Amino acid sequence: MTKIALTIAGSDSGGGAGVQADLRTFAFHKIHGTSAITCVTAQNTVGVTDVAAITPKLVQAQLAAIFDDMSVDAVKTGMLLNQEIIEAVAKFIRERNVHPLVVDPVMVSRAGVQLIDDSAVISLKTSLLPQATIITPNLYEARILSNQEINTVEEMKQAAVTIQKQLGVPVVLIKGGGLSDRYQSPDVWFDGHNGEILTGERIVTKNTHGTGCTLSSAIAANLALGKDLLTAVKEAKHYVTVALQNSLDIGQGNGPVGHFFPLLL
Ligand SMILES: Nc1ncnc2c1ncn2[C@@H]1O[C@H](COP(=O)(O)OP(=O)(O)OP(=O)(O)O)[C@@H](O)[C@H]1O
Ligand SMILES: Cc1ncc(COP(=O)(O)O)c(N)n1
Repeated sequence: MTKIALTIAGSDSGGGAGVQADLRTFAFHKIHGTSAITCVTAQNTVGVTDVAAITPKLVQAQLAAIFDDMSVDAVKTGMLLNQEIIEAVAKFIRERNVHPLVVDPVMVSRAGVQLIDDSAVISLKTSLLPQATIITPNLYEARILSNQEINTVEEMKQAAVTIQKQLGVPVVLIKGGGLSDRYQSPDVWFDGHNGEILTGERIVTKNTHGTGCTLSSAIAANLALGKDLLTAVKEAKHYVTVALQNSLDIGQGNGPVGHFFPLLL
């Protein structure tokens, strides 16, 4: 049976992150990808120059069109832009009991660019994150969610515990791509009982655009395939590492990771 995954996220005109990265990741995992687009960004490898929201009504209509017709095996959320869209998505997820749900709480890109409105952070915390199966903040987002400084793996561990307990999310995975470690890119897992450091070789490349989107959509893809959560995360991290090894030197800034390495036909 063909498995189906859904991304609820923004469009990246440059094709490196957002819905474009998510659909490629689903396809790599041999999963049919569906999408509910929340906003359109004018973006390239250098940055975001403009953004426009899709109306919450149209976001909900996309979700209804998908769920009224298909059986969705796993869902991820990415850039949700504003409070109204977050509330509309959270309401749909609550009413339809949507799961498993991977929430990438996209607020700030690794380059430090703010990707959602200030008022949206509160809605994200109170309406959406508590419904997630797992959340995957980067270092900036984990700082905002835990209200603490994070510069080391030890501080990542403390922040993961704080976020898990305060928000009541089953599992928190803090991504360490933004750490200043030359050899490793560790992510920290905390599930309320066990903490784990997921180690990974650091790939030296400037072409890291889309790593966060790719990780969360690969986790959703692995969940759709029926893998348990920790296995889904470990395999997704490995996928991102190999995609970074095969990243594309496109554009003048940070190019995208390579989602389709070696494509054997
Ligand atoms: N240079 C790297 N080498 C190896 N793994 C990396 C590297 N950079 C990021 N990662 C991994 O990529 C995943 C995404 O982490 P990252 O911290 O980059 O998220 P993000 O900030 O949301 O991503 P983005 O750069 O797309 O905004 C994590 O598993 C992280 O460990
Ligand atoms: C439309 C959109 N969604 C998400 C991100 C963050 O991307 P990432 O954290 O993977 O670089 C982005 N730059 N653009």
